[in-house]
Amino acid sequence: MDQDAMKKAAAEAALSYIENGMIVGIGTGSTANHFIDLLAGIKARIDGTVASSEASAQRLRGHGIPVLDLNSVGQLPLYVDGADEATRQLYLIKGGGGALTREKILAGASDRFVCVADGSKLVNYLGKFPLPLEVIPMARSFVARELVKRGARPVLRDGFTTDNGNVILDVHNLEIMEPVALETELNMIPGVVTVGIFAARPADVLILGTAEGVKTLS
Ligand SMILES: O=C[C@H](O)[C@H](O)[C@H](O)COP(=O)(O)O
Repeated sequence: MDQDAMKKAAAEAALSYIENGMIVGIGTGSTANHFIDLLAGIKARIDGTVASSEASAQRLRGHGIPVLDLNSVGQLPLYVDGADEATRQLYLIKGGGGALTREKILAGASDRFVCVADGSKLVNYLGKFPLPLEVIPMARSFVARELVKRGARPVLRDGFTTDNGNVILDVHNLEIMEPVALETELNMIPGVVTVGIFAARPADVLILGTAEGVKTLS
């Protein structure tokens, strides 16, 4: 089974968390895209979705699935999204696709966050994957200097602008031994909009597609 098939298997397993009449939060990326495509097959069962990116909104609408404004729907019962890294404690790194801010909003506004990924995303410690930070453009250099002071190596994601009009710094060489503490610390640097560590609000369920089948951690 190749990596894409493992992503699809994890996305398919997440369908079992859907209940009739739900409004479902939808993530961004290749695994979330599998989930969107599978959701199309049962779209009559749900009352709509809230999307974490323009790209996901477009894909959902392409399937004729309604996309609603978070402000008009309140708390979401379920949010399904991928991750770049995940630990057994269900701490995540997200933002490889640059959608981390809206993803963190939806995770925060959801009762249950189901993370779907292929097995290669499971790690003992976060941080091998460069940590994405969404940053206000005028603060780019300042935030980068603050990160260098902490021994990290920030790299501007060249030519990329987020759905919110900001830039992404991909931060290498960060030791993430205490994910909640580091998420909080980096969030406090002026100009940082969102840190790609999802630890203060981790996933509730992690579904991994592996060569031995689908594994669920919670
Ligand atoms: O900004 C993007 C998201 O955080 C994605 O969920 C993450 O990058 C994982 O993407 P993929 O499912 O394509 O591996």
